[in-house]
Amino acid sequence: MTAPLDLDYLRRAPKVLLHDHLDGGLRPGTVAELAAECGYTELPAETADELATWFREAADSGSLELYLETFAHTVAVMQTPVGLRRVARECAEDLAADGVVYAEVRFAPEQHLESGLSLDEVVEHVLAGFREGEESARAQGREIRIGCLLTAMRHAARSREIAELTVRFRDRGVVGFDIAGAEAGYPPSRHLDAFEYMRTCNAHFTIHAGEAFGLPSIHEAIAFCGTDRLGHGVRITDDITVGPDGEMTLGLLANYVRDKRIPLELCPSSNVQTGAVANLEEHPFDLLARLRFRVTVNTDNRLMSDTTMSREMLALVNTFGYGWSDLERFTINAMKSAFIPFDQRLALIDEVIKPGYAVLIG
Ligand SMILES: O=c1[nH]cnc2c1ncn2[C@@H]1O[C@H](CO)[C@@H](O)[C@H]1O
Ligand SMILES: [Zn+2]
Repeated sequence: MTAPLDLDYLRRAPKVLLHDHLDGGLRPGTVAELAAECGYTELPAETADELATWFREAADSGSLELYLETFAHTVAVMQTPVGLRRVARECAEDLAADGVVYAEVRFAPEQHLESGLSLDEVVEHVLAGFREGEESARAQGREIRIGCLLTAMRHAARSREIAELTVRFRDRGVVGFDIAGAEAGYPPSRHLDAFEYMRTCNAHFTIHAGEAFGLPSIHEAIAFCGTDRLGHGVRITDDITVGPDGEMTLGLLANYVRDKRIPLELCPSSNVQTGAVANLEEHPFDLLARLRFRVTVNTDNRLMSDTTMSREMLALVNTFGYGWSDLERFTINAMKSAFIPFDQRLALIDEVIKPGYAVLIG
């Protein structure tokens, strides 16, 4: 018998998450406790409940720039070994409790140097936290693997250094590189040397592109920088025309993205909050899925969007009428697109994802 498609069963489904920010996924209570511990007095609210509401409402700004301002408060409480480790441990525990079996979680080490830690130390503490979280999840009967992505901020000038940091930690749990931050005015080609370095080292990277800004950003990320995946990439729809009879025509760039199976890390709730799309009904997720782009479902920032992987999937089910087989396809898309070695991706698909959905499909 097919399992009902509700939140309870969605939590049991094996899920894969490729786009999740460590500093966008803190528990509200942890923000409050760490602020008290480290003497940060600028929090906009006091209790966990008030903070949860504040983050969600402040992030609901309709502008990527205003949305990003909320990160000042989470980054502020992630400056110490204790803070970094705790946030990473809880991230792994929360994702595992939600049924995520593989996740790539990203953060920008350069934003965590305020109390004198080095870039290497910051990464070491976060990786130690992930390992602790994986172990405590295992003790609860939940198996999760977390790969870490290191992000460089696109308005800053440390991308080459962060790319080198990524490669230095490639055998210790860091699986890739990314650039994030405000998109307009900071094209990916500003960081070309970082991407060239990554390619020289046979190392993987993704680029936030086509979220707040349109096709030129996606084109640069692919044609100049050689990105493996697109962070968001929703604006690829600017290169797709839908005729009056529903007939769809893809432009050169949209065709290239689809032909090359370039994964789209789509983040439905986040896209509505930043104004990249007006509402979920108008989100191009379904259009792209029907056109057989390699679409994946992601959370982006669980705190700011008050969401989880299961809830993002439920929102898509409710909006577009997806069934378990669709969700399995999106999950396999994500697993195929992960930055860990091919044999390990395949093992997770064959041994965890397919058997997990087989039970739900019935
Ligand atoms: O959706 C997004 N678009 C662009 N940048 C983002 C998004 N979400 C978070 N960050 C930025 O990435 C940094 C490292 O994790 C965060 O501090 C935030 O500034
Ligand atoms: Zn993001």
